[in-house]
Amino acid sequence: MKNKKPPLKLSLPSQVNPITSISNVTDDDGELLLNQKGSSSISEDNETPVDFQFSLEDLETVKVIGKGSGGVVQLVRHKWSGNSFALKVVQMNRQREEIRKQIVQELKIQQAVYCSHVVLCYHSFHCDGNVYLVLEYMDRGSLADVLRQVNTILEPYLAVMCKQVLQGLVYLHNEKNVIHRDIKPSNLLVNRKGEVKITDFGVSAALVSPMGRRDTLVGTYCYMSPERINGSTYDCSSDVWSLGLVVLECAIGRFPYMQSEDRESCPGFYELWEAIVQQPPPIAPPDQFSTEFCSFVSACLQKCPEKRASSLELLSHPFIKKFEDKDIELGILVGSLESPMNYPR
Ligand SMILES: Nc1ncnc2c1ncn2[C@@H]1O[C@H](COP(=O)(O)OP(=O)(O)OP(=O)(O)O)[C@@H](O)[C@H]1O
Repeated sequence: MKNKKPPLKLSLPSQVNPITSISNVTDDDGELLLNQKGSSSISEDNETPVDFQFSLEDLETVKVIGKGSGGVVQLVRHKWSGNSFALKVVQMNRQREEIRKQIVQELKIQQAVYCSHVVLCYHSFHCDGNVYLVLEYMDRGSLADVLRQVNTILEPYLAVMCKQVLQGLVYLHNEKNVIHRDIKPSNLLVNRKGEVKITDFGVSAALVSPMGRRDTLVGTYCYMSPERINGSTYDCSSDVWSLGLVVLECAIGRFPYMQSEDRESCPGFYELWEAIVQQPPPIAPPDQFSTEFCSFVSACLQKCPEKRASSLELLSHPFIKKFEDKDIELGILVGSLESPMNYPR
């Protein structure tokens, strides 16, 4: 796994309408993260900060491709190179302090990350009260978009998909000491090459030590582990629980804690809390799925975090190994689907 972020190779003309006034955003430690001219990417190995020097004027909007709780995501084209990017726009001036902190956290983590299974953040800047993130464009949207079209995903494809997500998680957990905290279908992006990448570090947290634990309740509660939804301390194994729920959802065609196949309606908080904390964890029905798959799901969906397998252990789980030399082309499945831009959400 590579761990150096490649420079964005763009041949740029001199800046059009350069932005001159600086408006800094700092995190809790007072560290400068970005300004209106562009951000400085400060890598952990103290490489020279890279200032890409391109601004909003260099990008033209092609289409809005998604909306999240924090803002809008657009497909944009870089005017001078023709490269496509996903531009995530977050309105800062309307945000509460707590959201602003999340955004700053997202920027800080994304720019220190380079892994082929994590969506690359090339650049970020602050302009007219908005924060802009220039992200690697994933042309088949999210796993949530895929599920809207196929409803269920067969085991061989799931194994290939899971392996890539686990590689991203191993990188975040073991190399970056980061808990993602919001693993869910809409945060796993896919492209036509069949690559799957983790995105959206809006609620991620950099841990102080590899054994560090968090005790805040943030993130989408549907995929939260029992210890998180209970407000207890949690660690990287909490992402493994979320992955287990996502994988099971892909296999059975519905969110595991709901009987209905309507993915748009999330159960209420207390109903879900009761199910996650008080009930036994969901399992893959053994009469419908392989022993390896059922075992993989159970290794993730252990209510006791200590009993859950780690992302690294899961990479060599028999379910992942079973399809490794079978040449399963996720790109064929994903490439056969409608582009999410043509498919109603
Ligand atoms: N880099 C990207 N490439 C292609 N599509 C993207 C990219 N980033 C986001 N999207 C699309 O935009 C949608 C919205 O993304 P965003 O991260 O803003 O919110 P979300 O994760 O769906 O929801 P929430 O913000 O509530 O957690 C995604 O579901 C995905 O379909």
